[in-house]
Amino acid sequence: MAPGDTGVEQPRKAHRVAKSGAKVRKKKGKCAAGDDEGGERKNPKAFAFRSATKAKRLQSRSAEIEQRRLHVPIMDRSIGEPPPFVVVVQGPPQVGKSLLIKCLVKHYTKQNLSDVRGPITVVSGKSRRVQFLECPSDINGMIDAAKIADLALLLIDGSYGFEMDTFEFLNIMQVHGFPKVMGVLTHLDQFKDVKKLRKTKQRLKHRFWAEIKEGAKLFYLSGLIHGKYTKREVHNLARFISVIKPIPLSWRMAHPYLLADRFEDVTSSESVRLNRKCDRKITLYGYLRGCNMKRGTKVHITGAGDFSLSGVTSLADPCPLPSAAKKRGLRDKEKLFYAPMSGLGDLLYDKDAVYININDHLVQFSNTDDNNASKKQGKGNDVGVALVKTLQNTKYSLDEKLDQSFINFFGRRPAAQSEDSDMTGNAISSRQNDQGEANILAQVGGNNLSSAGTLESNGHSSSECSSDSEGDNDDDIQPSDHGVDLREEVEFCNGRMRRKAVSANFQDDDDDDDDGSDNEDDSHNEDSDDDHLSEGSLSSDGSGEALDSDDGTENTSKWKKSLLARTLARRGASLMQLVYGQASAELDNDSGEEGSSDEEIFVPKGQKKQVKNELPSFDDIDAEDYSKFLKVELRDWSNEDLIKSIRDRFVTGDWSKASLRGREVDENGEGDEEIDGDFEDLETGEVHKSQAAESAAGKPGVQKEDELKVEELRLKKLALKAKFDSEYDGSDLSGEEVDNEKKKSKREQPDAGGYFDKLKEEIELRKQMNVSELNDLDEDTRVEIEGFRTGTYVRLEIHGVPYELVEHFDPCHPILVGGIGLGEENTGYMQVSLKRHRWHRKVLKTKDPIVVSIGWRRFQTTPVYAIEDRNGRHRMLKYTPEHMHCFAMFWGPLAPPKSGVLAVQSL
Ligand SMILES: Nc1nc2c(ncn2[C@@H]2O[C@H](COP(=O)(O)OP(=O)(O)OP(=O)(O)O)[C@@H](O)[C@H]2O)c(=O)[nH]1
Repeated sequence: MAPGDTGVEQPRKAHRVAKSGAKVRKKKGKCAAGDDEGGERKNPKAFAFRSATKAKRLQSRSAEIEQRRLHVPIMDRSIGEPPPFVVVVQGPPQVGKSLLIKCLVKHYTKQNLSDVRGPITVVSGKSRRVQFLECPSDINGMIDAAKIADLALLLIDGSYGFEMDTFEFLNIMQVHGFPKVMGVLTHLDQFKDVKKLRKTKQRLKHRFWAEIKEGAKLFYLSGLIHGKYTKREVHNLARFISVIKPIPLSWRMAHPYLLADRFEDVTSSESVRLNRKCDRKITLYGYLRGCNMKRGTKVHITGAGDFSLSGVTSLADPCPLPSAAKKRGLRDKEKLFYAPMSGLGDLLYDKDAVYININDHLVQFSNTDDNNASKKQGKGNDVGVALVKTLQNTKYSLDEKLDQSFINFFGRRPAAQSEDSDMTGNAISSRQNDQGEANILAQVGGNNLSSAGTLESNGHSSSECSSDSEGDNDDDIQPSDHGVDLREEVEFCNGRMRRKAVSANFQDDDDDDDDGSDNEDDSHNEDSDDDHLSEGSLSSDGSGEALDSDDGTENTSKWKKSLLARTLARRGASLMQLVYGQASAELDNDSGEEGSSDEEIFVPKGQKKQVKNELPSFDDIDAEDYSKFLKVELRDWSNEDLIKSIRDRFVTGDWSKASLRGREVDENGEGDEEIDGDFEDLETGEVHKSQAAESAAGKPGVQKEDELKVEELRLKKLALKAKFDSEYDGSDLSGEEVDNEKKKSKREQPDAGGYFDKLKEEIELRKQMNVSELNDLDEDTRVEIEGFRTGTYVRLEIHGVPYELVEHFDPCHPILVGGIGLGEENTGYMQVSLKRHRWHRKVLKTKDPIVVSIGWRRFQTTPVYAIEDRNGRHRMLKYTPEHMHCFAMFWGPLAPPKSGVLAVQSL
């Protein structure tokens, strides 16, 4: 019987909506397109909230999500070049840490590293340096390394699997601020079965993700080729390293710290000899990180204790970033690296010296076979080699030489004479140049001399060694002409160091006479000799006789004439003369001299005036006519006021006035109108009056106001620029418009973005203002106020360090120097919240010593465990609870609240 026959309606099978297939896909596509086109418009009700409560809840939820995403903007206080990015390579023993560092260094620098000891700095890009550090396998080393790592490369032996070292390190990092982490699997070539390899990779990856986070980067180094990891894999790893940005960690941002890449014990050897265990003086070098370090800061050296800094000096960057020239790639020459502990880097910078490492086998420095060596080498003497060899012959230190030298303003005497004149080749030629330059300078010298310390200046082999500057004693000594050695006699006379050049085997009669007169009466000589000096400079214009007559004394001897003639002959090509002509140069000399001769030391006043009144005679008919220029240049130097006005421009004057000079106006009204004339700042439309005009109008205050205005304007411009930089998104909208645009684009939370951006902008503004203010200061004041900036390569000098630090110094163990903040140098009781780690088998017992690591410090202490009861009282516990937090109270150096704490029972 057919079912229909009964007359009873059978329930129909419900329509099954197709969930897959072409139709569904088509339909879905349509829907999606409709949505895109504006599904809301077509059927607005379908997308509207049905319930106000639900709407509110959804809104608040999205707001919450957005708020959680936002962080309080932190001011990035670093100015200038950032310090190198610290990459800590960690892993169990024999996993391939050293090999990986070597391969990476090779990749970046094309240099083979024989030994990995201490931090290795390499330039990895145009604006980036990387510092590799191999993490030691002991707990102390791991703790220290975790505190400075910007990126941790966790090496895992793939053929073996994870080892505890990796997890311990991960846990340490979690406590002390988690930096970026990447895993690297090595020893994968030991898998013979590809399938097994694939499975192991998967397993290890997921384990790694579980420990860090889903998607954490894990690299595979598939094996070795010629004992090195394959280039391709190293290249990929290097690429990843170079794009990672460090995470700003609050502890590190608030404390200055450095990873010492060089360590020197500078204790005097005598005190070490007397007592081997005496406290030592050490110097530590490294890039400053975290925040600026001020001079008085106390520091903690991990493993050694707290010390106050005896000295902080900023040094030249040993591994500078390549210049920001417009180049695309990084040239090979600029691929620098620096690793003094590994014996790399040929230059070592110290406070007052630079050390150059040259392999002994490359160059022979011994003095004996000097000539033979150069012959053997075949090529001519290298400049560097010659320099080093000349250094061997140096008998006097630079300080001594400086003491014995003097500045020669008005003559042809070598600028800084000293002993090491047996320099050869380039050294000498450079010296000659110096002397040539000295000629341009005007002559001031004095009637020096006498002699106490003897200084041989035997090697003035060239014509420069003529010492014609001082009138009386050294005038006729010309060892170059006669092949005679010069001896220099130094004495302290009339309040300054003076030198006398005495030839050992050559005596000049004139010289003798002169010396005799010198010795007779020093005070008399002062005047007369100064006259000679002025003669020296004036005589060049050919008016020697007039000068002689000026003297009016018996000084009109013949030798003087010959001296003048010689001086003239030797005068040679003066740059001044070549450019401006003889007359002009002389006039300049004159004026310069008179400017300086207003110092009573050199010329008696009466005589000076006499000289001044006699203008040089330009009787040389062959000379070109410079009169036109002269007219422009001439000033009335008989005017006392005019002379006074330039008095402070000389060594003996008041230099502090120099800064104010620009603001002062010549009393004569002469002057700088052309230079400091009115002008209009086209950008601002502001008209700047000349200073002279302003002060003439009797408005000294106006100028100050103007300066303030200019400064304000500059700051405003800077702030605007900063704002633009921070907001730049390619559009040329104004600040508010940009804000609006951003608000529109952030549908989820329209207000927070605006506020957030404003906050950021404010911070950037403040930073720019600070920077501009600080940059206006001179270096010392800036350092005093701001401290040494991060990224600076600094040298820290620390006294009273226990000898064990020096004795047991191990370059493979990082030396971390951390600045101690206010209140952190005190000791006291601390209360921390503690939980037994799941790997620690036993519970901890009260008063059992543990090693605690907080902040920069590691120290041993005996904690008392406690738990908070319901009534709020702390009840002491004999043992820590199994799986719960409890309190631990212990004595130790204090750390600020919220610092991460880590405790280990044994090292
Ligand atoms: N077959 C194979 N050998 C490797 C691999 N990685 C490293 N090695 C070898 O493992 C040995 C140890 O390498 P190192 O770089 O000294 O390891 P390390 O971690 O620095 O060792 P420690 O400093 O003693 O902790 C070397 O002989 C390497 O050649 C790898 O992926 N495959």
